[in-house]
Amino acid sequence: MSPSDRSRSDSSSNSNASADADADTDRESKPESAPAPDLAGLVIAGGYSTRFGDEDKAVADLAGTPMIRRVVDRLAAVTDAVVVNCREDQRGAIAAALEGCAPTIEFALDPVEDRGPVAGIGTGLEAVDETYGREFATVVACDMPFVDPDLLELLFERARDADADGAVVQLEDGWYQTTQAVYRTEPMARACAETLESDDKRIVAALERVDYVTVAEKVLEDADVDDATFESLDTKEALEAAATRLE
Ligand SMILES: Nc1nc2c(ncn2[C@@H]2O[C@H](COP(=O)(O)OP(=O)(O)OP(=O)(O)O)[C@@H](O)[C@H]2O)c(=O)[nH]1
Ligand SMILES: [Mg+2]
Repeated sequence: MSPSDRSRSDSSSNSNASADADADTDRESKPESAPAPDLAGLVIAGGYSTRFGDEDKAVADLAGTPMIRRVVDRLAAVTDAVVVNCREDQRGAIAAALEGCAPTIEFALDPVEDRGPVAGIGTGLEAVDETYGREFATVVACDMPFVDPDLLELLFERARDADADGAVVQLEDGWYQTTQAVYRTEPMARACAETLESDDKRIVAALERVDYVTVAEKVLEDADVDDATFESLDTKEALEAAATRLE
């Protein structure tokens, strides 16, 4: 599947929540560089990398560093608590790829494999809740090694300031970037479980079950977010092109 999901709604937001003054005060009292205490990271990696070929892209080497390690290293700028969602058979290789990473890492294995990214997000968010008890989680796909932590911070602030259950970027073409987003842990975990029981199993169907805010793609330019943040390396060709850039 594509990392983006087509929006079913043309509204820019379904949030009717107002800004949370207490959350603002709380944020201002903390040093800017400290990881957000209410934010965990969730890396989803349970897909089969079919476009990538015979290798698991999560642990594929990108200029000397496994792709998933690059993601976790970037998450370390915004959180000290990460959950990695994958299948049982991936766990050993991923754990090896992440050895010595700064955040605490917990694995959340798919109880049933191949149920799509909504299952991965749901399983991962349940683990975020149980293990870390954090109110929000930023979800990032394992094949997005250029994820910009500043964007994750911005999405977290937007969700929290609006007292919303999530914040996602709406791309210029209308698609929502659901695999590099921030969700409130409990309601989104519930939404994923409900979505899995319904006919429409896209991530955006889970999103529509919660009270989210959108951030327009053009805002990212003003906020100086890295252009490559949403780049998803789904093929060997894409990986090689990215590696050439990094040389
Ligand atoms: N847990 C879980 N995660 C999934 C599943 N399918 C996709 N994902 C994850 O969702 C993210 C976006 O999916 P894709 O980029 O399409 O990855 P993929 O499905 O492994 O790749 P393709 O087979 O080439 O489509 C990736 O981080 C995947 O690991 C799944 O069935 N279960
Ligand atoms: Mg992808």
